[in-house]
Amino acid sequence: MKTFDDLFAELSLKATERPEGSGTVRELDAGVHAIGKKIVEEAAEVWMAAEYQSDTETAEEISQLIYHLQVLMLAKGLSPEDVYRHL
Ligand SMILES: N=c1c2ncn([C@@H]3O[C@H](COP(=O)(O)OP(=O)(O)OP(=O)(O)O)[C@@H](O)[C@H]3O)c2ncn1[C@@H]1O[C@H](COP(=O)(O)O)[C@@H](O)[C@H]1O
Repeated sequence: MKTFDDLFAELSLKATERPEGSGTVRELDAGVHAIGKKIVEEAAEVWMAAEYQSDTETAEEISQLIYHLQVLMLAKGLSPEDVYRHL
């Protein structure tokens, strides 16, 4: 099972190696404004799933929100440690 840190390591590699067909590379190229909009969209989907859908669907939406937050972290040059120090 993939953890937050596993995913961040994978996405960091994608950002460096820029493999063909990577959605992460596409999203990074779209920039912070586009990534931010995606985060807002995913956050709303988490909210709606929590109110009206199953726990499994809610967990899936949360995973997508985490993914987009990580893409934003990469776009801004932030590491997990930069975030963890505020937890
Ligand atoms: N965990 C994720 C992940 N979660 C969400 N997403 C993206 O976020 C979108 C969210 O899904 P929605 O159903 O809200 O999407 P949608 O609005 O229909 O999609 P779009 O039209 O916006 O693409 C998905 O289509 C994916 O593009 C993810 N994309 C990639 N990953 C993981 O990131 C890693 C690298 O992926 P690539 O860079 O694509 O190789 C792999 O391990 C992937 O599993």
